[in-house]
Amino acid sequence: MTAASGARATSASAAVPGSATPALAARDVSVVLSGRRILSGVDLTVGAGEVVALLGANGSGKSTLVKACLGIVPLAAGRVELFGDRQGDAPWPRIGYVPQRQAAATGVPTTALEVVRAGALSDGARRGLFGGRWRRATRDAALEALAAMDLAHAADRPVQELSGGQHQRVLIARALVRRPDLLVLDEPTTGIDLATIEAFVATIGRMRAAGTSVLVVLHETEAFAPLLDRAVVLRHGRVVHDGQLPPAHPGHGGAPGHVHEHAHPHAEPYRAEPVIGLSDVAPDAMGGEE
Ligand SMILES: Nc1ncnc2c1ncn2[C@@H]1O[C@H](COP(=O)(O)OP(=O)(O)OP(=O)(O)O)[C@@H](O)[C@H]1O
Repeated sequence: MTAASGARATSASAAVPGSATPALAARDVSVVLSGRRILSGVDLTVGAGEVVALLGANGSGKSTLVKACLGIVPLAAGRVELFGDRQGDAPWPRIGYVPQRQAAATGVPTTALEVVRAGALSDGARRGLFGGRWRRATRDAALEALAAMDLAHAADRPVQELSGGQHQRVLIARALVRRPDLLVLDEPTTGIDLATIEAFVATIGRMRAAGTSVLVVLHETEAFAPLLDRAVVLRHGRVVHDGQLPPAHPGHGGAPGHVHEHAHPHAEPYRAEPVIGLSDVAPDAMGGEE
């Protein structure tokens, strides 16, 4: 495989667009953290080969929903299936996850290549590679994934020395190198320069063409818009829209695809009809990185 082209296009287990089993199906999910209800009765589906954006104001519950889907935070109610399996039995090697803005450094001296390579270990084993072949394959795949994120030059640099945006790119590369069937990205482009975002979006496009399903949390949708099959909008922990990418609210000066929600102090009751109030300017997600 090439990390840039991603995805195990030839794998029998790859998601098949239009196949009946969604990559991710969350039903009636509620989450309570520290005694606070964060999510209420949320349904979320990512069909095989679909690219779905998860949108909403700061604090609307996007990251919590992603973590609930992946089993990182517990469900108070509801059910999540990944590739048709209950969450606890999910085939984790088929899933790549880029958490929201986390440092790639662990405190242990580690190079960028080592961090990315860690993401490839299970894939190498799954492909039946051992010994020298396994070491070469994981190293080559990790180098390709770093190159896809324009970081080949930093492969042997300690991650502690990298900038925040470079950390983010290392973590994206770590997710890509797994050749995931489901890629879950939580605001992946925050702090990354535009050229790298464009290369990243092109990579995601190739992965989708090869059958990868994608759930991506976004504040700024413009770069991803051509790839998006659907957008799901959260407000106060509930789904208020599930369908086509909503247009930017006119009159607020946002660029097309610049979607952001007001965090209203008083939650409106849930309605099945889209009740999105798209407005205002998202936090600057495009800040320079280095
Ligand atoms: N561990 C926790 N304990 C208590 N409350 C939490 C916890 N984690 C998140 N929250 C709260 O849950 C709400 C939703 O947070 P979440 O991070 O999911 O929102 P978000 O939509 O991803 O926001 P952002 O766009 O700012 O990342 C927030 O009010 C947050 O303070």
